[in-house]
Amino acid sequence: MSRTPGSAVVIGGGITGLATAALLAADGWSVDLLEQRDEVGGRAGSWEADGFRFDTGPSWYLMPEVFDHFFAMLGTSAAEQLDLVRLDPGYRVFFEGRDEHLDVAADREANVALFESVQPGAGAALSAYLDSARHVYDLAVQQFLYTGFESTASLLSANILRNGPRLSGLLTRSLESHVAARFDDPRLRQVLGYPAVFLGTSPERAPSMYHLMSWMDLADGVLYPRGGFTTLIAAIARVAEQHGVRIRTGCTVEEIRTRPAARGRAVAEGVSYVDPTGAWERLDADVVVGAADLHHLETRLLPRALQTYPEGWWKKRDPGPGAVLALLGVDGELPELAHHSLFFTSDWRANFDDIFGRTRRVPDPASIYVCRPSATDDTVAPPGKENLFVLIPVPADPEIGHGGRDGAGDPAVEKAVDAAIDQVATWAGVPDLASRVEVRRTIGPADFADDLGSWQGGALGPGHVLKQSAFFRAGNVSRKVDGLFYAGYATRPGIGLPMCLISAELVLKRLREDRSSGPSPEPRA
Ligand SMILES: Cc1cc2nc3c(=O)[nH]c(=O)nc-3n(C[C@H](O)[C@H](O)[C@H](O)COP(=O)(O)OP(=O)(O)OC[C@H]3O[C@@H](n4cnc5c(N)ncnc54)[C@H](O)[C@@H]3O)c2cc1C
Repeated sequence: MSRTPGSAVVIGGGITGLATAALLAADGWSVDLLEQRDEVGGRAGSWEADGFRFDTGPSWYLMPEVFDHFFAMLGTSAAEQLDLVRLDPGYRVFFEGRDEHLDVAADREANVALFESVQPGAGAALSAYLDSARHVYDLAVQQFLYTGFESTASLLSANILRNGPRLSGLLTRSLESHVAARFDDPRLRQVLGYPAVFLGTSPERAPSMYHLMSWMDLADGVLYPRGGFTTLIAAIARVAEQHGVRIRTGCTVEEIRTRPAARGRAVAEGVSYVDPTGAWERLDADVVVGAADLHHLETRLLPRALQTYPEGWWKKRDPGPGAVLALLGVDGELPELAHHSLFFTSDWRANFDDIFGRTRRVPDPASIYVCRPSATDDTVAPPGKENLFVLIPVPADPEIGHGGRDGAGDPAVEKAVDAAIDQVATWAGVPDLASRVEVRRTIGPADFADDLGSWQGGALGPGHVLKQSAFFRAGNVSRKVDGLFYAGYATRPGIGLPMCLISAELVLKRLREDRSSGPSPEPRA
């Protein structure tokens, strides 16, 4: 029987908190959302300076059907809320020591031809690879992503049993060896291994199940919401408010309030928070949804006896990667770069070991990512100038430091950014790039820790190695406090905007006592 809608308070106004608040409100709940910062968006933030407007986090709009489904659940559509553009090329890849780059196209057939042109026979191999990716992707959507694994039935469905032997092979083999068994050319191997980074890990550490990711970038195509990812956040906030959500920014939750229940358990009663004037306030609610960093929620806002995931649990977890980011306003145009450009070092195993291995340090040279949204969108930079977002994956370690304006960040952060600018200048053939930078802001792992409460300053959250995936990942419900739910990147199903939208729906399904394994039925338009 589903729970009768009452009052709910959501902690955190990133995409997850906004999405959960919207879904609950549309289902009849009276919802307050508390966000500690002055604006919503969290990691999907926005920053403006001197006529440039930067997205500070996500830049790849993948799995469009997840967004479509989410908006349909709220009686609207992605098409109605966003101006989505298909990117072609989807992205450009530069390889260390090679003059020519690869442009990955917007459609499958062009990419099959591209692979064939790099390595004879690789076109057919890619076709088979993508068929398999599509099959596993569909299986994941129907059986694994939209379930909190409350019932064993979801794991014992005819569909899963039929695919059992194949799935167990895909779980025990690494993505790296899965790719290496099918493709020889190191560049193609890198293109197929890179999606592991979206999952917060490396091809060597990700199970080959995640080859499904290649369906997204090589066949389904890469979209971009014109106006930037801030328009996605604004759309979800708008729809949430239309459904009655009260969004309060500048409100930091300090405690999840509970009352005792039988057998050492407790029942959620609401939260205590500090409002923008610095005053302590209480908000009562039947249900509390934690949509902030899970480590923060569990270890800071609850007493030890009520923690499902205490410090000891986190000690055995991998925090995923950290990131050094640079937001650069550049004078003149940069046709050398596509909307998305990737720069892969030859020895990227060494890169991944620097980030995830035993002796962690900032990789040098690093494999980096550069987004140039001004290639597609004239609202993000003044005429004749370019907007660059540079992402350098580093270990999740706040000791690497904070960023700052105009080179004023901590030395390790600024050094990594200087090296990345030099790398883009050399590899892409823009020798005067550094001298053309007129706006520069950097962000380091310590900023993720301080501004977002991120565990170990991680950028993405616990990576999708096998023991942090599916039912091994933190669940969406407290095992100690009735009425306390969790959503977001550290919980099921995982990292990335589409996964965060699904985690919001998992909370809704829990409240509805819906144990089905697939997406919820969409209300009729
Ligand atoms: C650099 C970068 C690039 C990325 N690129 C992509 C991409 O291209 N595509 C993609 O799909 N995904 C991408 N991701 C991942 C994606 O951005 C995240 O998975 C997603 O935005 C996480 O959303 P969230 O709401 O769960 O968490 P957050 O965005 O971190 O939101 C949590 C919110 O909780 C608030 N909060 C914390 N503590 C409290 C408290 N005590 N009281 C009140 N509020 C609190 C925080 O201020 C924050 O606003 C990227 C992430 C990063 C960092």
